[in-house]
Amino acid sequence: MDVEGATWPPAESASSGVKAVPIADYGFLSDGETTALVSPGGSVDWMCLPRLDSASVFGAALGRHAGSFRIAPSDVSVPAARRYLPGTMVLETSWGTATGWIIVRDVLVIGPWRHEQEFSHTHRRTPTDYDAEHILLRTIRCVSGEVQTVMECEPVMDYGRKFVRWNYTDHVYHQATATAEGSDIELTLTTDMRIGLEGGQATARTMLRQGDVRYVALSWGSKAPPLDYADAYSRLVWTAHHWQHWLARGRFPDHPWRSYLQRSALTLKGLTYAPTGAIAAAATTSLPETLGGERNYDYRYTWIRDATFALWGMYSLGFDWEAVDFFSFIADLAESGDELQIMYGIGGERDLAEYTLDHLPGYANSRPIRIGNAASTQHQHDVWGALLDSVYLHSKAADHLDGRIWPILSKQVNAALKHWQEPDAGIWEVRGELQHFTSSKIMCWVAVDRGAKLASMIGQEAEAAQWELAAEEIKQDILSHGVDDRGVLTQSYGNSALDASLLLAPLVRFLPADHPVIRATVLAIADELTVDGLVLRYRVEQTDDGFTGEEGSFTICSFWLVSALSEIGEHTRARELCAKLLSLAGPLELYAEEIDPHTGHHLGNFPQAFTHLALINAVLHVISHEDGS
Ligand SMILES: OC[C@H]1O[C@H](O[C@H]2O[C@H](CO)[C@@H](O)[C@H](O)[C@H]2O)[C@H](O)[C@@H](O)[C@@H]1O
Repeated sequence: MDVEGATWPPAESASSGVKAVPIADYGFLSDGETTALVSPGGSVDWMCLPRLDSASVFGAALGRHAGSFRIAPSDVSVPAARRYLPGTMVLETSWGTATGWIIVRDVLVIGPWRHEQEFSHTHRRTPTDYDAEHILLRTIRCVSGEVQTVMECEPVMDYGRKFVRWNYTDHVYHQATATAEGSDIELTLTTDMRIGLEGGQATARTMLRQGDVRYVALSWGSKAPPLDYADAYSRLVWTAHHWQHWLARGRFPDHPWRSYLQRSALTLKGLTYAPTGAIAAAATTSLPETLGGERNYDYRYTWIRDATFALWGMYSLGFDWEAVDFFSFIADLAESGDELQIMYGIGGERDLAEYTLDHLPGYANSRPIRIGNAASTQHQHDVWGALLDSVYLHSKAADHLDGRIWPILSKQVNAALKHWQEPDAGIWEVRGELQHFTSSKIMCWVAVDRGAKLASMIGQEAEAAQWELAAEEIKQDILSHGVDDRGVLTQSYGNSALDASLLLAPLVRFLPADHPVIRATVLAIADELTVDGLVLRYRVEQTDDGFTGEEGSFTICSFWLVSALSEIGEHTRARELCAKLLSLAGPLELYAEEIDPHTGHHLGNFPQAFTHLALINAVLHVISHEDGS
C-alpha cells in the first residue's frame, strides 16, 4: 500500500498509520485468467494465482503485510500521470523526480494460442488465437535525466499466510524463484536489473539514465519469461495490439463519452475468465461498502444476473462472441441436471461456502474479509428472467436459437412458473426474511414473456400461447399487489418502501415507458431514493437485509436511473445525471460498486461489472437521444 494516498487520504489503519489507496485509484490489469490491481504509487496490491478467484499472492489491498510488488523512483511516491495506452489494458505510470523522468508500463501478458501439442487443462471453450502467458510484465524507460529506481517484489502466498523463500537460478543475479511451503504456486522473477534476495523480498535498485530501459517479469506458468528487454517489449506490444484488435470489433459512437464506453467494454472483457466464458462480478473480495463496516463480500464469482446483464451491455456495443461462450458455460452447468444456481465459481464450481479470513486487517480496517459467498445457496427469482432475456436478445438478432440451449431455457421458464408466487431473497440478496419482492416477480414475468417469444421463434406455437397467458397472469398479479396508492411499484407486496431494482421495469419492457405506473415509479425513485442525485438500492432502515450499517449509493442503480429517465422522456435530467456520474469515475475511468454521495469516494469491490454494464446502457440511451434516434 502507498504510504501517501494520491488523491484521497481516507481511512487510516489504526494499527499501522498507513493510509489506504482510494479504491478507484487502482489500475486494473487482466489476461483473461487472472487480474491485478496497481496502486498510483506503483505497487501491485492485489493479484490472485493462478485464477482471479484463487488465493492472493499480493494482498496488500487488504493488509499491508499480505504481499506487494512495487516499482517506482526511490524518493517519490506520487506519480505525475497515469493512463492506459489507448484501447488497451496496458497501464502506464509516468514519474517525475527532481533529477529526471521514468515511465513504467504494466501488463498481464497475452500471446498467441500455444496449446498445439497437448490439450489445455483449463480451457473448455472454442480455442481462440490468443492465450494468457501467465506473466506479469513491468517495463521501465528513463526518458530524461536520471532516476534512482527501486523494485521490491514481496509475494506472500495464501492471502498473506504463507511466506516465500527465494532462490537464485543459473541466470546469476537476474532470475530467482519463490516458493512457499504448502503452496503449489512457483513464481519466477526475471529481470535485466540485478536482484538481491532479502528474506521474503526480491529487490533491485539502480540508477537509470536517459535512454535506459529495463524490464521485470514475474511468471507462474510453463511459458518461458522474456530473457531480454527486446523480447519483453515485443510481448507488451503484442498484448497491446491484441486489446486494440478486440476493441475494434465493437461499435462505439463518435462522441466525447466514447472512452467511458471503451473502458467499460475492456473491463467487462477483463472480468471474463476465458477458459470457461464465465464473467466475474468484480476482481476483488471484501473491498468495503462502508469504511470500517461489515458489508464486505467476495465478488470473484459469476452471478447469472450480473453476467447476463453484462452481455446485454456488450451486445449493445456489438460484441456477441462473449455471449456464445457464456451460454455454453451455462449449458455445461444446466446439462449436469441440477437446478440452476444463482451463481457459480468461474470454473463452474457449485460450492462457494463462505468463510472469513481473520488474520487480515481488511481495507481501512473493514472486517471481516469474506471468501466464498453465502448468497450462492439463496433462491433469487430474477435469475430465470435474466438468463431468458439475454438469450432472447442474442437469438432475436441472429434469428436463430441454439438447439443445445432450448431445453435448458424451457426448464427455466417452467421454474419461473413454478416459483413466481413464492417469496425469495431478491436481486439484492438480502439475508433477512424472504419477501415477495416485486422486482423478482417482474423478472419472472420476463422469463415467461421471453420464453413465449422464443418458443414462437422456433415454431413451438402451443407452448408460446400457453406462456403468453401465464405471463399476463403474472403481470396482473404484480399490478394488483405490487403498486401503492400513488401508483408506484413497491419493493415487495404489501410494503410501501421504494427499491431501485424497480427501475428495471421500463428497461425490460414490463410496461410501456409512458404508462403512468412506470412514470410514477421512476420519478419517485429519482426524488425520494436519492442522496445528492445518486440512487440508493433501498433505505437500509426500511429493509431487513441482514446487515448493520449504512451503504453508499449503488452505482448500477444511478446508471439505471439515467436509462429509465431517458425512457420516460426526461432527457435533460437523464443527461445531467449521466454527466455527473461520469465525472465521478476513477482517474482511469473505472468504477467500484458504490459511490459515497457525500464525498464521491468509490466503495465496494472493484472494478465492478454491474456498474460498467449499466454505464454502457445509460450512455447509449443519452447519446441515442442526442442523435435524435
Ligand atoms: O447486499 C447484500 C449482498 O451484497 C452482495 O450482493 C451484491 O452484489 C452481487 C454481485 O455484484 C449482485 O449480484 C447483487 O445484486 C448485489 O446485491 C453480496 O454478494 C451478497 O452476498 C450480499 O448478501
